[in-house]
Parts: sequence; C-alpha cells; structure tokens
Amino acid sequence: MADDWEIADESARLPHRPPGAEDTAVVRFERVGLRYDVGPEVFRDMSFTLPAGSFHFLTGGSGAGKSTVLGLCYLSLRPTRGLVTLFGHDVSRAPTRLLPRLRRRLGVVFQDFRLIEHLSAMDNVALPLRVAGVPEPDIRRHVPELLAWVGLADHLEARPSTLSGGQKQRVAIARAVINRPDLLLADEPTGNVDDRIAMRLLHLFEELNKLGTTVLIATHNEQLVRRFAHPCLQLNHGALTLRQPEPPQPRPGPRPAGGLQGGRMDRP
Ligand SMILES: Nc1ncnc2c1ncn2[C@@H]1O[C@H](COP(=O)(O)OP(=O)(O)OP(=O)(O)O)[C@@H](O)[C@H]1O
Repeated sequence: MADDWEIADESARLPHRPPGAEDTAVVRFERVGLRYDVGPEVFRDMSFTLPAGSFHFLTGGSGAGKSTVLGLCYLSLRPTRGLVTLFGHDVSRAPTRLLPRLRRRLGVVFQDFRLIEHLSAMDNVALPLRVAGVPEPDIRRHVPELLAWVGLADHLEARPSTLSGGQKQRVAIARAVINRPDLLLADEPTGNVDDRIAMRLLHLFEELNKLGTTVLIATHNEQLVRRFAHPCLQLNHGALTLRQPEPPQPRPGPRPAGGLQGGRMDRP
C-alpha cells in the first residue's frame, strides 16, 4: 500500500496523483459504484468531471443519491469501486490521515447544517478563519458583514438552538463560503428558506464562483435550477446525465455590490 502514495515529505503528503489526472478537474468520478453496508447499490459506473471554476447543479428525486455523490466528493464516503479524484489526487483508497489537507480546501453545506451548538452564529462562521490563522480583527470585520448579507445581522450572538431552520441554514452557508474554498459542495442549501432568500443565496454562490470556486449544489428545486444558466447533473435510477442550461429567466433579487473579497461578502 505504501508505494501507492507520494511520501516525499511527511508534512506535504497527499494521496497519489494518478497518471493522466487532469489538473483542471477539481472532481473526477470514473466508473464509480457505491453500496452502503446495507441495501442495494445506489449507483454503478458513474462518471463525470467538474472542471476547475465550473458551476453545476445536482438534481434527482428523494433517495436518488445526491447526498451520496456529495459524500464521495467531501471524502466521508469511499467508492465501492471505480476512481474518485479530488484536485487531481486519487482519494478512492487514500488512507484517512491523508485527507484533512484536501478537506481544508472544501466548503461544505450539510443538509443537517452540523453547526456547533455551544458556539454563537458568529463563532460558527469564524471557525474556518480561526483554523486558518486569520487575524482576529479581520474576523471581527468580515464575519458580521457576511452574516448581515445573508440576513442575520441581528443574530450574531445567537446559539444555533435559538435559530429557525432557515436561519441555521444561512449560518451553515456563511461558514462554508467565508474562507473562499476551492470547491463548494452544498446539499439542499435553499431547502429551508423562502424564494427571495434562495435567490440571494444563489447570487452569493455565483459571486464565489466568479472568484474561482468550483461549485456543486444538490437541490430538488427545479425552478431555481431553471433560473440560473448552469449545467445540471441529473440522477435518475442510478444513472447520471448532464443537462445543459436553458437560456436563463429574469432573476429577481439583489446582487451583492462588493462581492466576496478576501474571504468575505460585502454588504450591498
Ligand atoms: N447510511 C446509509 N446506509 C444505507 N443506505 C443509505 C445510507 N444513506 C443513504 N442510503 C440510501 O442510499 C440511497 C441514496 O440516498 P441519498 O441520501 O444519497 O439520496 P438523496 O438524493 O440525497 O435523497 P434526499 O433528496 O431525500 O436527501 C437511498 O436509497 C438511501 O436509502
């Protein structure tokens, strides 16, 4: 197993980069199959690529496998067979200890939010910046700006247990984007908010994408998908098809004026 991995320098070890791995592919699935411990195979022979800087939706009915695809991308699941690469590195069989470095390049919005209950909204969102060693004055400036942008200016000190589902979801989104990740993976990020806020959040993801983040958003919301001109990976009975966007419909709602800068979203 040891010779499967680059071990040039202990601190810089990363999973093996397979021959021919495209540098421009942020995520690559090659004939991937996944079966949980119980139940049938969720999918087999799934292949797709997310090029660097791309923006894709991932759709499919309940139980189609959207969260499973995202779990494979954020390295909480391993494929039963096939190859998964992340930033060009084979993560299909990489030892767990080699994955944190890759995970630090991800922003993930989980369907169940996964906020830290004993921390305020402000401190939940600040967490990735603190882990990255961002100076505290910068954190104190950027985090409230972003929380204000997602409509939570009055809830900076609120604990997650005192927030509604939609408010928690917005804290989770702010935490996922605050660090301008290389890859944003979001599982139903607009599932708990009204249409106006959903549009605002999609604009936030688009701004992040313009700054270079590759974006994959799993959603049931076909209406939202149709409003934004991005390709869509459609899951249906274990098969994946790529649908190119239709001409976009008019988009109501504000666009961020300043955009994400240095890891923050300026208020409009
Ligand atoms: N931990 C697990 N163990 C066994 N089967 C699982 C597990 N998690 C998911 N599944 C099964 O895998 C399939 C895909 O589930 P998944 O959660 O990926 O679908 P989804 O498209 O995200 O659904 P939803 O839109 O309802 O969230 C389903 O049949 C589900 O029952």
